[in-house]
Amino acid sequence: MATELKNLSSFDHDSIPDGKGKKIGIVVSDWNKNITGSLLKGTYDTLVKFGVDAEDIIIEHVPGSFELTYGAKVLIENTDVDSVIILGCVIQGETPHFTFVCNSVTEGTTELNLKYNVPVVFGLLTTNTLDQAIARSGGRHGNKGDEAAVTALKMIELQQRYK
Ligand SMILES: Nc1c(NC[C@H](O)[C@H](O)[C@H](O)CO)[nH]c(=O)[nH]c1=O
Ligand SMILES: CC(=O)[C@@H](O)COP(=O)(O)O
Repeated sequence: MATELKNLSSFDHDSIPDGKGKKIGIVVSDWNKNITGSLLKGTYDTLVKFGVDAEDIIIEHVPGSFELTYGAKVLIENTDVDSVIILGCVIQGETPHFTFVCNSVTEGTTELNLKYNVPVVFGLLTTNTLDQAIARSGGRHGNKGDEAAVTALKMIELQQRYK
């Protein structure tokens, strides 16, 4: 796998735009809370590390990953966030439910990005095992939450360059 060859949290720090004055929404799923809590910490800490003020970060929890896109829509339509980051962890079970949840969040995130002029960042882990999720939420492959935070700052910079 591509991720096997890299750490999700290794960045060229000089290439990360300044987060000062940027307003970020984070919608996080409570399913697999031990994993999503680590994703949230990685996202929050990375945003603050690159200059986002704590008071400019809105955090909302939803029951499961299926609800992430609705949560993002609520923040986009009711706040002045510059970007929304969705965080969740979907782990394959015995049935095809995994596929339906993952596809819904993927397609819903794309739909939000195309409908609104607010970058929505896809911070969803879709793993076969708990171990793979642990490895990507602060483990041996870094933290997808860190990656999502950096992505949000880069997409805001792109969006604002063309305003
Ligand atoms: N199995 C996982 C779920 N399932 C719950 C759905 O996301 C949703 O909340 C439910 O179908 C009600 O609408 N959610 C995850 O985030 N991760 C899973 O592994
Ligand atoms: C992704 C899911 O919804 C999954 O964890 C549920 O497990 P199962 O497919 O065994 O019902």
